[in-house]
Amino acid sequence: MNDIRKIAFIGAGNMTQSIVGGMCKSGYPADHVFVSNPSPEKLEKMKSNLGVNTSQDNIEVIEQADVIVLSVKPQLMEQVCADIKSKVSNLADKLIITIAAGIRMPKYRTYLGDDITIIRVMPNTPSLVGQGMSGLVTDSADDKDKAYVTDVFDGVGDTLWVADEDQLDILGAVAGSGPAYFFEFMDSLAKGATELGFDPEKARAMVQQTCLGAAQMAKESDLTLEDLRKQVTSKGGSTAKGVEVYQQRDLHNISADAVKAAVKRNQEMADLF
Ligand SMILES: NC(=O)C1=CN([C@@H]2O[C@H](COP(=O)(O)OP(=O)(O)OC[C@H]3O[C@@H](n4cnc5c(N)ncnc54)[C@H](O)[C@@H]3O)[C@@H](O)[C@H]2O)C=CC1
Ligand SMILES: O=C(O)[C@@H]1CCC=N1
Repeated sequence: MNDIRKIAFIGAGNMTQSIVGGMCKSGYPADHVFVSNPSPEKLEKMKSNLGVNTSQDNIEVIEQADVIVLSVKPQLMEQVCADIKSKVSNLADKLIITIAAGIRMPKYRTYLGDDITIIRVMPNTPSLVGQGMSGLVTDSADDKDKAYVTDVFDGVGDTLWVADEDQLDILGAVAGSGPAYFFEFMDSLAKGATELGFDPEKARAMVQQTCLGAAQMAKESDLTLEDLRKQVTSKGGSTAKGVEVYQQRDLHNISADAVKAAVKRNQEMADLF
């Protein structure tokens, strides 16, 4: 990547740690990364592990950066933006990225000014290991800003530009929340094995490699997911019996309902915050 800008993350929580950890691993210069958080513990960890610049003062990091990444909980966004707006005069000169779920771009204009350039990104925590999936949408960024943000998030995984914020809500409900669904599923598979007497550590090792292998295979294959499943499911064999249980309990509907519930919450958060 040749467009390296000074980038300030507001909030040093789980998602910032994943993105910044992944960025530094992928070669983004740590001296161009700034992170702020009210409490010092997470900052100290990031400073000593990654060498990034840190401060307990949001305004101090914003003043040093060309790009601001808003990475606080949606509930705190209005308050955090109000403070920034009252203290930073040249916000229109900086590129604003927000990773918060739900809150829509017009709302940020009421918080930060009509003239801001903003890109919404919906990342996920596997960004930490370079395997993130980030959705992006903008109503105001030019091609140069879009290319910069695409490069940053391509550095920590895959990126997907979507047409509008409704699409981003769906992407967030699948890719943003998805790691949680998979950890839940992996945990349940491992517990299925340990309940039958399998060693818990070995169960985890077997589950994680199976999921990784299946995902890698899906990624590299031209076959449909249904055909990949059929390849494993020998007629009259053991897999057929296992798959039958998922189908009887209607895994498809369970997952569809989970996605709908998460989308609904994204829409609620758009109204609330
Ligand atoms: N965790 C995830 O998997 C994903 C999270 N997101 C979004 O990322 C955002 C952050 O989420 P997490 O990192 O999970 O939350 P988190 O709670 O782990 O981190 C938020 C951080 O903001 C800090 N903070 C609180 N008040 C602040 C203030 N006034 N100024 C600066 N920092 C302040 C907190 O101390 C905390 O460290 C949320 O808006 C969420 O919707 C988006 C995609 C995935
Ligand atoms: O749970 C949340 O609201 C955020 C958005 C996607 C993942 N975590």
